[in-house]
Amino acid sequence: MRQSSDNTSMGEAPAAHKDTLRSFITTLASFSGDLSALTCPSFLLSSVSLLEYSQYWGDHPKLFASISSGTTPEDRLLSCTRWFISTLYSSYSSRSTASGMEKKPYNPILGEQYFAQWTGDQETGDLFLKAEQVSHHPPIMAFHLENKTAGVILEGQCGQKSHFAMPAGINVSQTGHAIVTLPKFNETYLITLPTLHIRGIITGRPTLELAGSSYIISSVGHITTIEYSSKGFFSGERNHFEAILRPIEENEDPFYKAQGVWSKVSTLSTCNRNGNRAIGNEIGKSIKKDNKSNHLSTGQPFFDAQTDKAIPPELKPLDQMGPLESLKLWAPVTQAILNNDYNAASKEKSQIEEAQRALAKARKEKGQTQADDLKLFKFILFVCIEPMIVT
Ligand SMILES: CC(C)CCC[C@@H](C)[C@H]1CC[C@H]2[C@@H]3CC=C4C[C@@H](O)CC[C@]4(C)[C@H]3CC[C@]12C
Repeated sequence: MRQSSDNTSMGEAPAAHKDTLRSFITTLASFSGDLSALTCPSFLLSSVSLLEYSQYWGDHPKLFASISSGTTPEDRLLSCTRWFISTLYSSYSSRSTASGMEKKPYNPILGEQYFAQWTGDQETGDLFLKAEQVSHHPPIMAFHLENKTAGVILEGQCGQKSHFAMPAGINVSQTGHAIVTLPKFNETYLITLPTLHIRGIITGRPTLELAGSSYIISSVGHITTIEYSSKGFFSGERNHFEAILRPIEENEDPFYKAQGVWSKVSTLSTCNRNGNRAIGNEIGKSIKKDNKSNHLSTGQPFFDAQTDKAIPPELKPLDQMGPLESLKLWAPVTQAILNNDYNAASKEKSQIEEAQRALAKARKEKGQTQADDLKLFKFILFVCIEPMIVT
């Protein structure tokens, strides 16, 4: 299914798209690395702002709130890992599941904002999201999610660096990271972001694959190592991951291991921290035989993206939004795209972009940079936190 949809779809790109697609692929080959600067054929244009993608961090509000309900640091890392895995489906699979392909979102303007909220019950509490485009060159967005009742805060920033991959793909590495803070326990969890491969451009149906690894590092000294694979490294299944939760020190045994398909079902095994040496009986030996990782219990459900569906956030009505809020700001462009009037869309878009260039020019003349404050933020992240990441 995975392979055949890739192979057969050459014929699926509508005839009218083929010429634009061909010239798009030519531009891709000389592409600079800044995705926001990429000019796409109109059928690859999406009608949402990239800043709106920050809502995916909050779309499993119960799992987000549950991070602070674990009684031990190990269990809190487990809840944090489960919640993180739950965000992957919407972030990287939902759009192509819904419309068959990935499209290019609007490139947010500096200072663009996005606010959203998930109203919970008394027990879960409400979750609030604030996101802002804090840099335009390079594009960086910052986000803040908070559930006061549960005592869980997520803060972070992210950007993308990309390069052309033969024969006609794009590899996107994500810069930045996210940090979960649990004030009650005085703990933080630093999260790094996976690398993406954009495939299927030749066929006119770009889709995403996750690659490489990402980490969740707790201030207590534990780490989750998540490895992503597609096309059969672990199992032959698309969107596969393997997450190992263990103390950061080398040679320490893991306490949990989760694996499966992040866009579908995954399972959890609890490991015997002292290894099977502690069991020393027939059961221990037989477990050891089929499984190198000293599992005691295997196959408990971990996360199921098909049944545990993403919850869309609540947004203010358009007429109550400020002029810099994504939906309001881009409304004329969105309207034109929805009307299939791509001329009007690009006219509206250039108006917004012209205004941005004028502002940038004015800033330059006054000797201001686009975000002086961002320097401090970056200093904290890259100088103080980045070195803590062990790979
Ligand atoms: C039509 C195609 C070739 C154009 C390129 C589209 C690019 C700009 C799109 C496709 C998929 C997108 C990514 C999908 C998901 C996320 C996770 C989110 O938390 C941050 C943004 C990020 C990382 C997006 C960045 C922009 C992205 C890479």
